[in-house]
Amino acid sequence: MQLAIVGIGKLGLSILNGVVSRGVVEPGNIGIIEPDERRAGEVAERLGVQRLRKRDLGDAERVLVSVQPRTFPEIAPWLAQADSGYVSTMAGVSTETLARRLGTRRVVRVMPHLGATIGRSQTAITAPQEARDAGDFDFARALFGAVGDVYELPEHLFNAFTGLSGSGPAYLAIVAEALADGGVRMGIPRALANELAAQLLISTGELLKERAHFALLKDEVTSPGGTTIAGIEALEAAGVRSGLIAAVVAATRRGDELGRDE
Ligand SMILES: NC(=O)C1=CN([C@@H]2O[C@H](COP(=O)(O)OP(=O)(O)OC[C@H]3O[C@@H](n4cnc5c(N)ncnc54)[C@H](O)[C@@H]3O)[C@@H](O)[C@H]2O)C=CC1
Ligand SMILES: O=C(O)[C@@H]1CCC=N1
Repeated sequence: MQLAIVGIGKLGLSILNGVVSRGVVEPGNIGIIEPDERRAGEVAERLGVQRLRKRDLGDAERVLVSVQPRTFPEIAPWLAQADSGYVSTMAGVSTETLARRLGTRRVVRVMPHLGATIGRSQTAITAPQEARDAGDFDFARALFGAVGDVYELPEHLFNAFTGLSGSGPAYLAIVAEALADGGVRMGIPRALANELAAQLLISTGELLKERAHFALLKDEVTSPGGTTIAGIEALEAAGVRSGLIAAVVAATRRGDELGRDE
């Protein structure tokens, strides 16, 4: 078996869906370990992947670990029996901690986001030399390359990447929800307001990629004495800009905390 995925939660399923739908690894070559019986059964049946028992993990060439960081110390002893390469999505958990708890330096640390479901994640990746020599790094790069863009990143920036990008869909969901609420507040029906807010994020993202600086787009939209500058004034008064900066800082620091491994 080419790949075992341990933890088919929100992210594990997102990656699995992306990998299977893009044909990166054949479903018959993928095994899953997930204690939620109903979820595991439904996923295995729908995608044609195998359900594994812990003792089957040794058959896997590579293991993707996508459990919560707090679960890792408890399951590391049986994960370590696999004698394979490991790829971890766990926020805050360093390659040093992975290597120590798994008893091998064949470890790759990645940080994707839920865009993996639709092949549009941005994923950070790093690994020690041993994982590169064993082909684990290239395997992980191909895996996440199939579900979006991959950025090789020095490990000291991983928690910042997590704070901006890994957590980012949640911030933008709040922005979209709040914009839609504003539309509803001013009389637009909910369904239309939601659709407008979601489409706005997509269109704006595409436009931003074409601008040398984000402020250029803001200036293009903002007419002298017009509507947009009135909206921007209200945004600045509410501290939205510093609020978003503070969100990335707080999430980065939380990543540092999650990574403290006694
Ligand atoms: N949700 C997200 O957008 C992102 C999450 N991450 C990271 O990915 C990891 C997973 O996150 P989520 O999928 O959101 O969490 P989740 O809580 O949805 O999924 C964790 C899964 O692990 C399973 N699990 C618990 N104990 C287990 C065990 N002993 N053996 C096997 N599976 C076990 C749970 O039943 C659950 O399905 C976390 O470490 C998180 O930091 C990273 C980037 C984005
Ligand atoms: O909230 C979390 O801790 C995880 C890591 C990035 C996104 N979700």
